[in-house]
Order: sequence, then structure tokens, then C-alpha cells
Amino acid sequence: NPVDKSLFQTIPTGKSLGHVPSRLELTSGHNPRHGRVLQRSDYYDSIPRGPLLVENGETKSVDSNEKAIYVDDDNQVLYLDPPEQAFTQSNRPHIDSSNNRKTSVTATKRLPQALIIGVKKGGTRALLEFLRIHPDVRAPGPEPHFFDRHYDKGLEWYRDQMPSTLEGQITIEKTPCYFVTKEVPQRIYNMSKDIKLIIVVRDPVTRAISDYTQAATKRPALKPFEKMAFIDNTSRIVDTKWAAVKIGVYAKHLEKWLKYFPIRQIHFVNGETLISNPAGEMAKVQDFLGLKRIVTDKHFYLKDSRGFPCLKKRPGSGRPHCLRNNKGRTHPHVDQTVLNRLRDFFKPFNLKFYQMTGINFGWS
Ligand SMILES: Nc1ncnc2c1ncn2[C@@H]1O[C@H](COP(=O)(O)OS(=O)(=O)O)[C@@H](OP(=O)(O)O)[C@H]1O
Repeated sequence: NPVDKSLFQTIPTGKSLGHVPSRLELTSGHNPRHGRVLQRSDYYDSIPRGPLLVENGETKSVDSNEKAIYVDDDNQVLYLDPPEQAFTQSNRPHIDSSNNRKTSVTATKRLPQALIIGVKKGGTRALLEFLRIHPDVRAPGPEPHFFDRHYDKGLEWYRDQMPSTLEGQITIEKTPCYFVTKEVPQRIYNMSKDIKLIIVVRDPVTRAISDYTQAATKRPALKPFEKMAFIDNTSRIVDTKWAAVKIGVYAKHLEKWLKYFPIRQIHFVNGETLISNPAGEMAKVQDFLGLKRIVTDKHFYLKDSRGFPCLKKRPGSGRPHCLRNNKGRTHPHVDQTVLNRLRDFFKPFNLKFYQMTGINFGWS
């Protein structure tokens, strides 16, 4: 019995889910967390459901309604999930009840086959949200931070952070810190040497200001950007130890990845073009992942004066969806001489990066 995979994306629940377990297993049995026997007839698709609160990558149940709340690294609420689609008695794919075994669908949690590894403030959230429109892509909302923070929890923990996928669907996650954490390339290689890696890059100077803006939102007493960027303001020697600067030396970080992965296994997304021409960048990403080009310009609209592209329809709800206001923050004014000094600093590293990738990003 072949199953129409589109069912998994399009069927609305049509009823309130009420307070249901956050995850239903495909097999019946006792769920220690909820202390009851799960029946196959409850929900079949094993999509993680609310009520959930996801905080710093941790998932907790909450007592409110059936919305999932995703928060970003800086603890800003990203979005509230609408009730997700569920299979009901009438639209559920066929199950062979005689031997109580699934015959036609294998929805199971798998380790990722692709990762968005960086860069922080490059546009990684936008890329992930755009990819999630694709019916053959599934991804967790929060950043798992497995290879940098939670590696000691093991691969089974990591797998458990992933949504269930059907045969042929790609599991992907994004954790921008991976790109700059020195242990990570080898750890990823040990999991899968064939994994596809995606890096969203952006002019390192604006990236640094974006990073600073985020930090200053959390710590209003933070020194001005100009004071952070230089070891001392008279000599204007760039403080290469400051993370906002260090992350932008892309060539140095990339060298570490190339010890484990060939360059053809890494796809570079132009973060600036992801804003000005999202469909163009998405076409290349879909090609790289071996996906049919389903996400196209018909999925986007330009929202407002900020000029960021938004989705016309969010999967699940069908409503328009823009990234929250913690993306696209207004940057502070930075003195032109400071910008020039930083541009000079990054120039040789940018040129090296263009050589390594074979792409001229045009930042210098
Ligand atoms: N469609 C859309 N909507 C809103 N924002 C967009 C979009 N596409 C890219 N961007 C840019 O993404 C920047 C944030 O990057 P990340 O998502 O990688 O940040 S984070 O590392 O996960 O915190 C964010 O940086 P700032 O503008 O500096 O806030 C945006 O410029």
C-alpha cells in the first residue's frame, strides 16, 4: 500500500488536541512520563506535540493550551506553534492490524543527514525556516547544541532531539556555534563522514555589529562597539580575541573543517542574497541537498520597511510567517573610520575565504 506522503504535511487536525503527551511512540506500551498505555489509535504520525516549552534546547511540558513555544539562543520567543496536523481514524495511512505491525510507513527519528553549522548571525534561522517548507525536510525548532555543549549525552540523546521522518525525508538541524568550536568537525566526522554541511555567511563587519547588537540587548551596560572592537582606541589594534571579531575570520575556521570534509561537501549560502533573493539562494540549497526545487519565489513576500522576506504560508497553519523581531534588529550607528579599520582587518581573510570557496562574496 503506497502512502501519499503529502498527507503528512497537509491534513489539518480539525479538532483540539487537548493535553496530549509531547511525543507519542509508534509502538504501544507504557509511557513512563505519562503513565498510561499509548494506543496506536491516538496519533499515528509521531510529530512532537504541545503543550511543550522549549528553553535553551530543553523541552518541558506546560499546562496551558496545545501550543509549542520555541525560543532562540538568546531566549527570545521565536514563534508559537499552531496545533499540528494529526491523523484521524479516517485519514490515517493503512496499518496492518492483524499482526499489529506498520506495513506502509516508517516514521522514525534519525540522525541528521545535513547540518547548518553557522555562522552566528548569518541568517541561519531564516534558512532553516525556509527549508522547513519543503515536504522532504524536517528539523527541530530549537538549536540542539549537541556537538558543542551536549556531546557527552551521546548520539541516542541527539537522535531523540530530532523529529520523526519518513523514508526519503531529510533531517536537518542548525546550531551556528558549530562552525567556530574546535572539537566539532571531528565529532561530526565521527558520526557521519558523508554529512552535508551548510554555512550561511555574511559580511564579517556587519556580522560583528549584529552579534554586538544582540549582546547589548541582553546587557544594556555593555561598552560601545568601538571600545570592544579595539585593544585600545588610539592605536586601533583590532581585538581578535573578541568573539564578535573572531567568528568573522571565516578562512581560519574553514581550514579546520577542511581537514575532515572536502569542500564539495560544504555549501555556502550568501546571507545577504538570502534576504534580497531568497528563492535564488533556496534553489541552490535544494540542489545541494538533492531535493526537488519546491521552495520557490511563490513562497515569499517582502514584509515591511525592514525589507526582510517572509513566508506567505507557514507549514501547518497556512498563515503568513515572518521571523520574530529578535531577527533584523536595528544596529547602532558605528563611526565610519571604525568600519574602515575593521574592513581593512578582515580584507586578507576575506580574500583567502573567497579562494578557498571559489566564491567572491564581494565584502572587501
Ligand atoms: N527573512 C529574514 N527575516 C529576518 N532576518 C533575516 C531574514 N533573513 C536573514 N535575516 C538575518 O538573520 C540575522 C540573524 O541571523 P541568525 O538567524 O543566524 O542568528 S542566530 O545566530 O541564530 O542568533 C539577522 O541579523 P540582524 O539583522 O543583524 O538582526 C537578519 O539580518
